[in-house]
Amino acid sequence: MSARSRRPGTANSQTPNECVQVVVRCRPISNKEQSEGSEEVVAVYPNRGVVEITNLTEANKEQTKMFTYDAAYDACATQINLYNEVVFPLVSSVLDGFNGCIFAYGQTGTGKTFTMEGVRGNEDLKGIIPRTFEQIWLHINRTENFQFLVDVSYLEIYMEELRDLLKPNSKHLEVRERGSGVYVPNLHAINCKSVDDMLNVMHIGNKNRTVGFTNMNEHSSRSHAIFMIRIEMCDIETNTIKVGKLNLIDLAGSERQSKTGASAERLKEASKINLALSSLGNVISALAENSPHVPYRDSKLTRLLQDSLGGNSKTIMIANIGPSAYNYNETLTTLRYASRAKTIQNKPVKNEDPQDAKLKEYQEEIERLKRLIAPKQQRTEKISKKRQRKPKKEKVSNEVVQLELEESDEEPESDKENEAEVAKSNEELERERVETAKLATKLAELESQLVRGGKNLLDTYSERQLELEKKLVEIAERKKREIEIQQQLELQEETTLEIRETVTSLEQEVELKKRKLSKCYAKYLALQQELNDCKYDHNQDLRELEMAQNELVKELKRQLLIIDNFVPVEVKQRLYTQAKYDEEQEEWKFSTIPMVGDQSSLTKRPVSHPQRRRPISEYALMEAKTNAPDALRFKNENIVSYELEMPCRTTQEYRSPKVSASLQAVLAQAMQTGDDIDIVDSHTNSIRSRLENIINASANASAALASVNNSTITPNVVASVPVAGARNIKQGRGIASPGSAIDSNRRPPTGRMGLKKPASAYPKARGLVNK
Ligand SMILES: Nc1ncnc2c1ncn2[C@@H]1O[C@H](COP(=O)(O)OP(=O)(O)OP(=O)(O)O)[C@@H](O)[C@H]1O
Repeated sequence: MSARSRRPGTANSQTPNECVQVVVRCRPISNKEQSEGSEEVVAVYPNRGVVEITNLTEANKEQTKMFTYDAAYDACATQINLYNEVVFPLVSSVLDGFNGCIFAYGQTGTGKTFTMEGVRGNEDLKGIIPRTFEQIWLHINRTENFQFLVDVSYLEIYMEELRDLLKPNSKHLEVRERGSGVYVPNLHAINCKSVDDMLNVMHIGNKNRTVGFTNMNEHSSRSHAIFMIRIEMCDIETNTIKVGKLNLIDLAGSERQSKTGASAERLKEASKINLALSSLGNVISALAENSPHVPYRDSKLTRLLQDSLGGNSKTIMIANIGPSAYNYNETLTTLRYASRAKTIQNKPVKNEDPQDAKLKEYQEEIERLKRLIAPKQQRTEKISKKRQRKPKKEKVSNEVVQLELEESDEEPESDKENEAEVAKSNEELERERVETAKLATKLAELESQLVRGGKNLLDTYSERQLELEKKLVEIAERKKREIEIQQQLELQEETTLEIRETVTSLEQEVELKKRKLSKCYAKYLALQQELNDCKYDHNQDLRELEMAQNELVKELKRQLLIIDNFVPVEVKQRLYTQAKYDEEQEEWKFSTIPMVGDQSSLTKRPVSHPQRRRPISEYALMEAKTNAPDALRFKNENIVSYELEMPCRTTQEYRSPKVSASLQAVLAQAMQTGDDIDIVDSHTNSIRSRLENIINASANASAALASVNNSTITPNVVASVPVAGARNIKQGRGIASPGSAIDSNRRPPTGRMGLKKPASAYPKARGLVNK
């Protein structure tokens, strides 16, 4: 509300822009609607200025729509409340010299005429127009030292034609524009001097208004009716003039042919009504959107409302609606237009000392007439006074003539002449009398048109009534302020709610971010741990690699040492050239020696002499001649074919334990029979006897063996030899050939089983010695 322009109410010559005041009034559900079982879809909240409309048919759409206005009135609202709260301040402004406009807008049958005119003869149901008359005349009667001139006109726009409702047979009317605003030339205006005068004019006009029957309204207005009141006010003391103009408009209702059942003439009327209303809607939209072009010229109605919408006027729009679900769409359209109209800004300016003020003209004319009449009246009065003093007619006339002649400074010539003169002057006197009477009537007429304020105050209202009225206005003002405060409060609540929502969402965001943060921190810790682990692993790997590298370097050095010391230079060269590193398999490879049939390679390689040996070193030749065991290598040309020398030995030769012959025999026996044997040292005799038995048995068995040729023995003997404690000896760590257990001269198997035994002797010639 604060952001919007000032609402109308208080009059001020320096008035800033003002928004059109929009009021919604919802009528009660009609008997017809009730009997048809139509539901109520409109909810009005007068203390908040809110109207809600619910769509019962479309389930998927947003169910309830809410609109906020300057004021909202439900079915219970009384005519007087609406007037006091909404219209009274505007009429006060008009009485202060502003232009005002009140128009009722809405679908047919929603109560526009009821609101504007009310019910005739019912004091409580009087509408805005008659109440306005009362307010105006109450004001005039109260205002002292002021002269008022009140004129009213009444016209209708029927089928896009202007009609004078006070002079139905008048010629064609047009809307014109001039500096002070739009006007209708030749429109008949009736001067009013009281409420009754105005009421009479209204009733005369209403009689001439076009009304017809439709399915929606028994007395449907088929035209837009505009009741114009012009009040000119003159301050007698300062002689300043103000003019207030008030337009009270009862628009025809928008209607649907399907609902009104209009046909023929009614249908034509309806199309014109709808056309004018749609152009009014366009004007409202254009003004609401601050469009550079406002289509006022689209219809007579919008042209006449030009000052009221976006011009020099204080305006109230009363949007009339019905509560029935049957008219949901029309009601929604009205509410939307009303909502848009709220944003229209007007520029009301007080009409002070206007050029076209009739009151000034009248005052001047009265003055002129007064000036004319005054001397004549004086003369006639004088003569009549003198005539009254003379009893006889002739004498009187003679005397009068004499007096007149005296006054005119003319000298009497003769009696006859005198008589003629007297007759003439009598005629002139009579003429003058008539003229004066005429002027006096005119003056009286003019004076009667001007109403002097502050005359009939006590006749009209008692002191208590005035007090009551004041209180009513005060209450209305307070209610208005209450609505404004309520709306401001709601606005603030909304803002608070929004802020709260934002705060809640921010809190939620913070909470969410906190959770995310803690998650991220946990992740960070885990990653840090992982990183540390990785670092540790990496360092470990690095160390291992370093160690491996050191080993490899060592090995390389060793091998290079070997190569340097043991491989002839040319061979070394050849090896170097032949050796290629295979990237894929990551190993060194020797390029294959070209085969005999490989001609391409043969051409490249130098051909050796078939009979001749390859040249070798002198030392090699010398060594080859000796028979020393380590000179063998020089006897063969190709050193590559030699096995590599094994590293020096770090273990000792296995020496089998000394076993007595008898034990050996026992073991052999056991091997053959597969029996377990027990050897107990403490019982030497029994062992001995048993051994003897075994030896005998062995002898027998050898004999038997000899007889059984090729018989395979699969020994599976576990000998428990209690010599060095109880120990099981498993045979040969695998399957051994017979007799392997007793082959004590052989070296025990090692990890290098596949390798050939290294040469026991080292080439001392190169400086290598046994460790
Ligand atoms: N607030 C109200 N309280 C009681 N009755 C109402 C109210 N408003 C309207 N009505 C009744 O509704 C009927 C239609 O009202 P009215 O003729 O004023 O409608 P309208 O909008 O002027 O229609 P149209 O546009 O066709 O002229 C009338 O009988 C009137 O008495």
